[in-house]
Amino acid sequence: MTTDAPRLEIKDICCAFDGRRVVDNVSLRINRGQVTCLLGPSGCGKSTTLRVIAGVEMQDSGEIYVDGKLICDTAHRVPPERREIGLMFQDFALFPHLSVADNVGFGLKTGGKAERRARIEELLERVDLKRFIDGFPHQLSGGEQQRVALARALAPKPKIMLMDEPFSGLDNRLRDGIRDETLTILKEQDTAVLLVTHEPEEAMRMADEIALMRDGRIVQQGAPYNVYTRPMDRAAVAFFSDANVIAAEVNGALARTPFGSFLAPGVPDGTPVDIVFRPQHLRIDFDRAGQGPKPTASDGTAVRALVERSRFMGNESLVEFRLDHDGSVLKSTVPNVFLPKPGTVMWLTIRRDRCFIFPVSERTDKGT
Ligand SMILES: Nc1ncnc2c1ncn2[C@@H]1O[C@H](COP(=O)(O)OP(=O)(O)OP(=O)(O)O)[C@@H](O)[C@H]1O
Repeated sequence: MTTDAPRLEIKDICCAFDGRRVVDNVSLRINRGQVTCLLGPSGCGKSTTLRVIAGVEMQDSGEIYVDGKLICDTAHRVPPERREIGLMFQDFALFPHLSVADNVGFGLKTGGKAERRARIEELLERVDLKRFIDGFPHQLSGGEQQRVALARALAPKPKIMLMDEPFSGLDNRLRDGIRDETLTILKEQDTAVLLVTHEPEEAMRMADEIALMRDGRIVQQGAPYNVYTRPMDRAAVAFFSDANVIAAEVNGALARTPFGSFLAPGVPDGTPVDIVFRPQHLRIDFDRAGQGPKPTASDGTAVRALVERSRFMGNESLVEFRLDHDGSVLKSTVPNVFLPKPGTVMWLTIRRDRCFIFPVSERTDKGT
């Protein structure tokens, strides 16, 4: 055992059901006080990874370490209740017949009665629910029940907290507050957290590190800013937001399009590429007597398009354009209210520094 070992480390975990591998060589390291989000579409193997770490599912191969100590491989297995791991799932189900105090104290196996009561009071105080200590779950709102569930999970002072979509049952207005509060408490306790979600906003809000999972594998990992701004492929862009895509082919390290040329250093001639960018990076200009803005190095050449439709989304507007030259549709988001009428002529440019260029192995590959 080493002192600088990560709090939780999993190495090359594989897990298959009926011969189908749903977790495929997954490795992760999470330090104390760090929150890692396992982010990916439904069915990609996130929950199974969590269940393996919790010990309720057995991996086919791979190892799990806590503080550098092996707790599970295929030969040796510490049972779930001795792993010092707390669990919080979407259906956090408090025991309806137990009081709030007894729910929180449920996992406290050590210490005398007074000591346990003190820990329960301390935790309920921390989640601001001490007044409900002798109440029952049905007397609490969904958000309050969730906070009791957090107190219950924290009661035995777990080294690691595994959370599977824990906030998805909550109403939108409650969710942000509870997420932030939960995060503060977990950080205070120095717990290593692995949070599973399929919502990019939740991962961006909570995570120190995001591990993007697809088809059982972690395909990209890093700080939220890095994963968002340096996505590894088109699907990774599309996972976080709408994505516009322009198809092109590379010639002389340039991908030529009606929007001008895009640098494609190191990409061989003849390679088909997708130029991918987010709607907020499509620039809109008004028509000036049949002309658009002049070409620039940073924004390329303007392309004529007609407004297809526009919608107000709350703090921004989404405008869809149909391009004159090929009839394809591009989306733009604009802050505040901007609702041009369908059929309005406008000119579009693309911010070069916000584009991603991905070689495409087959043009039929939609990538999302
Ligand atoms: N016990 C099991 N037996 C057979 N197949 C299973 C079992 N558990 C999970 N699977 C399958 O493994 C795949 C991955 O499931 P998992 O629940 O890990 O995905 P997920 O990414 O958490 O999805 P979601 O976000 O929808 O919960 C799915 O296709 C699922 O049907």
